[in-house]
Amino acid sequence: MPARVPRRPMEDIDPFANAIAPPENESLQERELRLQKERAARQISEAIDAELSREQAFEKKRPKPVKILLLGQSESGKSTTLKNFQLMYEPKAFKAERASWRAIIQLNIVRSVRIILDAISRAQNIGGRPASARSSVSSQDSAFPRVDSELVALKMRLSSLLEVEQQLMKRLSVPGEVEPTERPLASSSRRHQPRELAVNSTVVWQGVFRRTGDGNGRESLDSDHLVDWDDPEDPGVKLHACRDDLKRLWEHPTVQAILEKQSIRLQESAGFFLDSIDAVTSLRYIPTDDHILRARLKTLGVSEHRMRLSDPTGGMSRDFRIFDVGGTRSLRAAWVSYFDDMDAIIFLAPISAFDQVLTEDPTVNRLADSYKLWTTINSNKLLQKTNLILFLNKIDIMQAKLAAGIRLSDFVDSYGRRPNDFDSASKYLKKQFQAILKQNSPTPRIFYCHLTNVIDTKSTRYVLAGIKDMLMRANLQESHLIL
Ligand SMILES: Nc1nc2c(ncn2[C@@H]2O[C@H](COP(=O)(O)OP(=O)(O)OP(=O)(O)O)[C@@H](O)[C@H]2O)c(=O)[nH]1
Ligand SMILES: [Mg+2]
Repeated sequence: MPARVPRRPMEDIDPFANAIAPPENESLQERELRLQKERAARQISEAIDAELSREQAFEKKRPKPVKILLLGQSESGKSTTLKNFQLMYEPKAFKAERASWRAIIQLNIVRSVRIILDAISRAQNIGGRPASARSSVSSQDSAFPRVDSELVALKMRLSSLLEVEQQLMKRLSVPGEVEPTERPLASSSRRHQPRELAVNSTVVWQGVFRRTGDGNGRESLDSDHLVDWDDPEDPGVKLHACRDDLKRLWEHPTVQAILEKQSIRLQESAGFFLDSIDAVTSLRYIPTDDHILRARLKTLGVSEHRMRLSDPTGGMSRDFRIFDVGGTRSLRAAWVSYFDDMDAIIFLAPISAFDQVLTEDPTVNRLADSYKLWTTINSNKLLQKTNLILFLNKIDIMQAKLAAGIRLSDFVDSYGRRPNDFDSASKYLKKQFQAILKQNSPTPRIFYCHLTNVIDTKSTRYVLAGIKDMLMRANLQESHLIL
């Protein structure tokens, strides 16, 4: 009869010891077998531990990823700059997102239509009042453009497009991902701004329109296969049916007069596609790179994008992490938690906004807000060693505004009697931002500044490649890989 191994008394009181204790009445032979198995398991576990320590040591030796944070007020062009990075360094992923951007562009177009229809309604209200009542509202109302029956009929027909807006908003607004509350449109500047779609993370909303797989277990990258053309809820069909009315509305002289009278400059606003109605409303429309860069989708949270970029000689490559944040005032508190570990901040100041106010606070001029934000970033101690790169952005709109006679000195007193041309204005603004850096930086630092139009891929490509090379070189030096 095989000998029995006695149990230790601890096992009766400690549940864990109990669970791993040898079976009761274990024979010597069974015991030997169990110990052999335990030795083998221990060897495997030790091998795993050794592999983990080797990997950790390797990770420590590897250069740290290069981290870039995009900052600036809402609509300054942060997400558009990120799109340029993606277009340059992750073209395949960028292409795969076309179906999702198609829906955003459709939404952008319908939003512009809504702004026009609202403006016509206001014109109708004023026009419908007796002359005496009108003069009490504004002395200029007598010259208010008259809305004729053709325009009324056009407005009626296009009102049906607002359903498309609802439908798209509902579909793209993933629960928990959208702005929680819609504030009342109290101020005059918000009066012309219907609710904007905003998202927290790019991953979720893009999934809504992505058509996955081609039956072979991989995603097709052929643009035409990215969209589900048989989707009964696809707004493309309705937009296509309305294309002539859309064109008539946008080209209508009375509409142009109404917009001018109400100081609504749609061409300069985010997500403007009314000059591309034929393309956007065509059946089987797939957005071009240019359209994707012009599409407007407000960012709510912070999103991190990883990409691997190679150095100019093609030899080395580095991991890059780019962080895109929401720029609306209420979202800025979240920025600071990303400050301690950044290699560079690209700060975007949309200089064309010198005659505009913040959507979230119409008492604040947008240029003044950019100055203030830039001052805060410059003086922050956590960012002492971070490269600060300034983009004086939206120069295309700035050029158009100055050429149209909008005077910088009417909004920036200190500009005085300087010429109202782009060259003088941009040089002046650049100096202002440089002076802020000099006055507020805790330690002297280089002033990196670019005049940008980030919806122009060609010029932006050049600027971003320069930034990438500079940061990569700094990263290599820090890692002692070059001297
Ligand atoms: N014309 C012109 N449009 C631009 C430029 N840069 C950005 N835009 C447009 O301006 C709009 C706003 O840009 P976004 O990149 O979404 O702005 P953002 O800074 O990410 O804004 P938030 O997410 O609200 O913080 C988009 O429709 C862009 O296409 C530019 O240089 N010129
Ligand atoms: Mg954004």
